[in-house]
Amino acid sequence: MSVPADAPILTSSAMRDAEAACAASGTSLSELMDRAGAAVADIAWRMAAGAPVLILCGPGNNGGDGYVAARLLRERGANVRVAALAPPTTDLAKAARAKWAGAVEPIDETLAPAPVAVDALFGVGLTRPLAAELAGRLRALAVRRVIAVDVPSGVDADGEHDWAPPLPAHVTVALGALKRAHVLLPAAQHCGRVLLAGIGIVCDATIRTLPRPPAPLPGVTSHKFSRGMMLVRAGPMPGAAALAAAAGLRAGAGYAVLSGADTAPLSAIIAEDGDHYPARLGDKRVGAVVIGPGYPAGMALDRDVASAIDSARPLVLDAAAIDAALPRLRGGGLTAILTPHEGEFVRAFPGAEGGKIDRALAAAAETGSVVIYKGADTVIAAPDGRVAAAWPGSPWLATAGTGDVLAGACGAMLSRGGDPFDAAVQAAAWHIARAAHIGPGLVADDLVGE
Ligand SMILES: NC(=O)C1=CN([C@@H]2O[C@H](COP(=O)(O)OP(=O)(O)OC[C@H]3O[C@@H](n4cnc5c(N)ncnc54)[C@H](O)[C@@H]3O)[C@@H](O)[C@H]2O)[C@@H](O)CC1
Ligand SMILES: Nc1ncnc2c1ncn2[C@@H]1O[C@H](COP(=O)(O)OP(=O)(O)O)[C@@H](O)[C@H]1O
Ligand SMILES: [K+]
Repeated sequence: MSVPADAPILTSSAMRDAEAACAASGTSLSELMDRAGAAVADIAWRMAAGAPVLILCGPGNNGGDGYVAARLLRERGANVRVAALAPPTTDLAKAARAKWAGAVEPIDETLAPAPVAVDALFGVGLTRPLAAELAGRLRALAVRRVIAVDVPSGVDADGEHDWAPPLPAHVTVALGALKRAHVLLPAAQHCGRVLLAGIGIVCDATIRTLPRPPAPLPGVTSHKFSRGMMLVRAGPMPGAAALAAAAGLRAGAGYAVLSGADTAPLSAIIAEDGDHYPARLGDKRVGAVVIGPGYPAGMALDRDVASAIDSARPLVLDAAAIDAALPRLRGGGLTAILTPHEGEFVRAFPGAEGGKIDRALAAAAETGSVVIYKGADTVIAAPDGRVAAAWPGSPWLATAGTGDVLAGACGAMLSRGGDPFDAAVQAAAWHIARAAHIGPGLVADDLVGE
């Protein structure tokens, strides 16, 4: 599973607006359909490598893309068949159907499979789940490889409904822009490898897939404090804070202080008595304070979070520290990255509604903070509306302590100064890249190893 980096993600309605704008500026919708069909034909040609291809067409423009692809594949000499659910209903799809000179088979129990199927049944126009009978018939079709046009048919492109597609795709050709279904669970796991076909639609989307920013390199004139000094406040479980501090150094901070812990996993970390915490917060060189890892809710946490807020340092707030800071965050004026997992998010933002992107945006707006809403389909949202969707991440991260490592990496990126959204994106990209590099057997400590 993969998605292109830094790619735009649009809702169905934004996609239609972009399509209309494209048409208004001189590129006809039929030209867009031709480009979409050509992109699909190209991928099907390469994936089939001479094997027969079955194209399944729906009644709308998604089906229209399928008819175009069928014609182009046949022109190239491919062994291609078309089966349709119903006759085309849109003008564009009717025109595309008319140019397909071959037979159109019905999608019924007699339909013979093919090694490669192109799923052009429904795209962004799906308004309800597929009928159970159709879904059953598609599931029974023995195809080895499925190429989905725009989205696997049956999923809600906007990711608001959990409708399952009967034909999970090996490759999905996203048209013009990615849709939310490509990056949010449960739909994303049915999209396989997502390829973006740039069909000429111009969109300057603020919601995008995770970019792959290079790890920040030290400049020739850098010194340990200019690279970022971070302060990690340990609670009753100092191991988690120690992981965060070590992650901070590995992610590029020049200096890491671990407050309230006797020992640290790296000798380079300054582990010191918790009594120095107020004085450390007064050190102007501290570029970020990380608090929350291994620190359960209670008066001590409330006090330490309040001091960190009073210090006006940029903050990374994890776990119970998010709840402790919420009233002050809502007041505005703070620079913070919040790193809730699902349970912490629901507890802190019970009123957030919609899909995961909408909920993350609501939390960011409510707190004026950057929110990294963690999980297999991590979403990073800024109060100004920017979003980076980090699907598919690395499933090797599904192990204890990796969230502490992410908090530490955020501290490192934030401590250098600059935009907290960029810092959060860099930290998430670093976290995923490191996990993917280590792979099988990963434990959180490995992320902060050599
Ligand atoms: N966005 C773009 O710029 C472009 C979009 N194109 C294609 O157009 C697609 C969207 O086309 P449409 O808006 O025509 O929509 P679709 O082709 O996705 O489906 C709409 C049709 O399906 C029917 N329908 C909806 N839910 C159903 C259900 N559960 N069971 C049975 N029938 C159902 C509707 O009544 C309608 O006839 C995109 O996904 C893409 O593939 C391309 O042609 C090229 C350009
Ligand atoms: N299946 C998965 N695929 C990708 N990333 C995952 C998966 N499961 C967890 N993660 C990531 O691992 C980290 C776990 O953080 P968290 O739940 O806070 O764990 P902990 O509290 O043990 O440190 C998060 O960054 C999350 O996005
Ligand atoms: K489709």
